[in-house]
Amino acid sequence: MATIERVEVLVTSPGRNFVTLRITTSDGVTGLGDATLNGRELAVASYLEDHLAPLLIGRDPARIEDTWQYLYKGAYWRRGPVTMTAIAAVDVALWDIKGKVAGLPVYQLLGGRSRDGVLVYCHASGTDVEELLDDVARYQEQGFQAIRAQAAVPGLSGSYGVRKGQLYEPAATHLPDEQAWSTEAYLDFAPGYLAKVRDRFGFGFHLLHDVHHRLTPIEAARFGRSVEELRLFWMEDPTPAENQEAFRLIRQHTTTPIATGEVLNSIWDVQGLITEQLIDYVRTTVVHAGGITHLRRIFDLAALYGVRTGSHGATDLSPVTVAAAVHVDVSVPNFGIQEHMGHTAETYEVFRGTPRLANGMLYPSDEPGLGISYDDEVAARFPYDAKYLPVARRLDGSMHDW
Ligand SMILES: O=C(O)C(=O)C[C@H](O)[C@H](O)CO
Repeated sequence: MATIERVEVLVTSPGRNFVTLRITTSDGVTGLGDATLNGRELAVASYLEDHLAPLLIGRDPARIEDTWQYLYKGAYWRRGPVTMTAIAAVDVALWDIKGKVAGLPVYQLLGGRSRDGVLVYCHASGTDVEELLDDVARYQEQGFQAIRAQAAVPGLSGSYGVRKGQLYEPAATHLPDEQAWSTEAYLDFAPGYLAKVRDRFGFGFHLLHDVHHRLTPIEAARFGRSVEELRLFWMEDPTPAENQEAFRLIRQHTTTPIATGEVLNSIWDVQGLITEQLIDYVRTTVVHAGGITHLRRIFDLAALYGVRTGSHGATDLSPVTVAAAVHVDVSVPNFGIQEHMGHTAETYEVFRGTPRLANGMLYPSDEPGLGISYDDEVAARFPYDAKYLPVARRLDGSMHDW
């Protein structure tokens, strides 16, 4: 029997920080897992290096489920982003190894394809409405069938979701950037620019919008109702998701579909949202929700209640997660959509073999395992560079949800 012989935590910053776990077996097979937790990267690196690596050496790499239970139940301290990201990295690396040993892509181990490719949505944004409309046109020309639209709210510094360079990258400063927020200004502005997107481009594509946890339940209900005739694919994170009950109130007032879950980490965090049918799309991801093993459990629960998948896929999710996500997405019966932002050229030099993108769809690799390799030499050129996500303050100076 092969055993786990080496466990390495690799930290690199090719345009942004990524933490990657590499497990090597006594047969020389390697597996990769993403362990990136934006703005708190080194906490997960330490969890892996100091607390999980010693437990993994000598274990059977084929026992994925048992290893998951061993790390989750064995910790005693349950759930939470650091724990669940660390367990996810181990889990995904073991799926990668299993695929390589079997000579099969991971999606074949998950039951094979349920669809040919995976519908993705991209991010259009603008510092004003004209720039946003130009961006939507640009993405349509590239073949995207689903587009998220965000414009900077006039008078507020640094609206979330608005790109500055080529890619949207919110973790851009060495200390958290202080941004301003006014719910009144947002609610007066956002429905109007979303209407302009529909006026200009019609209804022949999916339009999405992210509220980024900014509203109270009743404000979110008002927003959802005000955009009903625009037929959004979803309004994302209308309100902070820790309070699952809040979504009941939103639901009672609007038919605009609701997506949430990118900051949630376990099946327990989304249980009520799913079983009470308070959301339409669950946005938990491979990397932050315990890996392929646990995410499939969440998605299976969601399938029972007519909730579809819509996993997070921003730039802080490494190409290892993108690959793993596409293997899951292509196989589960209740797939909805996958977020896709892409990465910098430097990132793709470190992580090679990203899934193929064509006509707004991602296609998994047919290489054994995940189909991603890690170039140590290139990675060494990009040392860790501490960066934080911004914070939001209301106009009176008090903290708001970012
Ligand atoms: O992609 C999204 O929907 C986001 O909200 C992006 C997040 O702000 C980002 O991933 C935080 O790390």
